[in-house]
Amino acid sequence: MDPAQPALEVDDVHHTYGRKAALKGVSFSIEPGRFTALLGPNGAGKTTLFALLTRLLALQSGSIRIEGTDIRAGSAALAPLGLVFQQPTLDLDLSVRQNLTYFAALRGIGRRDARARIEAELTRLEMAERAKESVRALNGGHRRRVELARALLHNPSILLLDEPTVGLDVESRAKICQHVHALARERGLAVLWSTHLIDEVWPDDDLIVLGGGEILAKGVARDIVQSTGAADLAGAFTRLTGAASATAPTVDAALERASRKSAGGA
Ligand SMILES: Nc1ncnc2c1ncn2[C@@H]1O[C@H](COP(=O)(O)OP(=O)(O)OP(=O)(O)O)[C@@H](O)[C@H]1O
Repeated sequence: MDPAQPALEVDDVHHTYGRKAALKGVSFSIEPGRFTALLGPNGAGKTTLFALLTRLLALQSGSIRIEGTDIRAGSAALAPLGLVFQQPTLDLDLSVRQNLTYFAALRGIGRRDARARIEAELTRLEMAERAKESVRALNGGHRRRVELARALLHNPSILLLDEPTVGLDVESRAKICQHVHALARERGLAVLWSTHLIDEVWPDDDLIVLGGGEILAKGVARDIVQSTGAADLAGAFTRLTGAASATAPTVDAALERASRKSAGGA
């Protein structure tokens, strides 16, 4: 990969569900070695964006390039991605190691190689001693760690996580968040972490603030706070998303109500 090339480039992406505009011309890029937080309130368009990045949804307009390759070129373009979705997808009746071994086989990783990588990732996540336990016996935070280990098995260069801390307690959230920050820093991964929780964003992170399907700010988190004149990120977030929620979502909600009424004949 060309070192000057962004890991992921999103250019003028729009997406609509019927008459509902979920993304309205979104453009940004993320870089190797950087933790990029995609911060937005519920309904901002984060999950829609992730579904487009992973080709779960077809791109309607604009372009997405992964290490320079347009994702419309085919599923091979997604090879550099490691993914953690919002909803857990582990098999509860299999052990931690079985879950990971199964995934490694799907990815075409040989048995011996898989065993070594599984041990390495579980050790890093302080989960090696739980390898034989069934996933059902783990708490939410530990299940998330297993999902993170799984996302890293094929050695991706880009890690996408859609609200990975939903439903976790404060301590588990902090642990996963710290671990992923370290992955960006120490392994040079390009990370895109979506969240609606400001305490998951660190001052040196790259930050994209999304609201009402539009990018309201992007840059280093500390600089965004400064440019809004707020005292901290919480203040900056309120100023930025407060402005958006007073306009676009209100119009969208009215359109949604109108289309529901006409569909129901009311
Ligand atoms: N399948 C769908 N049909 C119609 N509207 C949808 C659909 N999926 C999402 N939306 C709408 O598109 C907008 C963006 O939703 P999206 O789920 O991408 O936001 P989000 O930032 O991920 O929010 P959340 O954190 O609640 O998941 C919202 O207004 C939502 O109601």
